[in-house]
Amino acid sequence: MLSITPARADLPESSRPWSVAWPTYSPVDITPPELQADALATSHDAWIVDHTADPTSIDYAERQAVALVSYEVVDGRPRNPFGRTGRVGRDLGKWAENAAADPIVVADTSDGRFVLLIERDDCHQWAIPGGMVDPGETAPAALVRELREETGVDLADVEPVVLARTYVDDPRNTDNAWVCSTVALYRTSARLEALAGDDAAAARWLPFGDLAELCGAVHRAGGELYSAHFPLLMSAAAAIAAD
Ligand SMILES: O=P(O)(O)OC[C@H]1O[C@@H](O)[C@H](O)[C@@H]1O
Repeated sequence: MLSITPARADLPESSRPWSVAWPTYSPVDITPPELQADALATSHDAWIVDHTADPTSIDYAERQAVALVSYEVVDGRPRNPFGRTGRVGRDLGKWAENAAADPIVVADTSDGRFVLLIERDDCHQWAIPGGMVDPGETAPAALVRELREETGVDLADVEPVVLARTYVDDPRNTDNAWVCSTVALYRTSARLEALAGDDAAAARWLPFGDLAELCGAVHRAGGELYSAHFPLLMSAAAAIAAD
């Protein structure tokens, strides 16, 4: 379950890099009950890829070879490529990189420019209708599938522009498990009918003249934007402005 701000140890920005020695660093373990060792042994949840609570029991070479953002493994533990997080343990399906796909769909209509967002059903913040790439699935396939599952919008025949393959500052990230995403921009000329599904509580087209307008619209609707997606939406706005 994704809470908005999971606990974490105090983390001065200067102590974030792994290269900075910090002998007293004591990160908070955010592993939820369903990912504790005893639960993993009997769990059949499809999103749980690694059925081990021990990050040192995995050979990461194959994962490192296909990682979206490269990372090191030190003493058998994968290290978050963006440094310390103040958190350890795992609240994601895999140790090390968890590859996601984030389709940003922007409609230019006579009423203005809109972006298609969903309300996540765990933290109830408004987010890009993205999700994790399934085992054996490609990122392009995951972009289409997640969009279809969460909004009912099918853009399988539209070629998106890949904006980034990047780290996502997801609140579930820890020192040893984190999210990176393939972020792609789809442009349409109409607000296609959107129907929330899967882990989306709602799906809605919101004004996207710029990020400030989008934040204002979300706040007026009594909601909050999923902050990890700010940089992703900003890259979409920049790509559109440069077009
Ligand atoms: O929606 P789930 O599958 O929980 O997690 C994937 C999403 O969480 C974010 O970090 C990613 O950018 C993606 O949108």
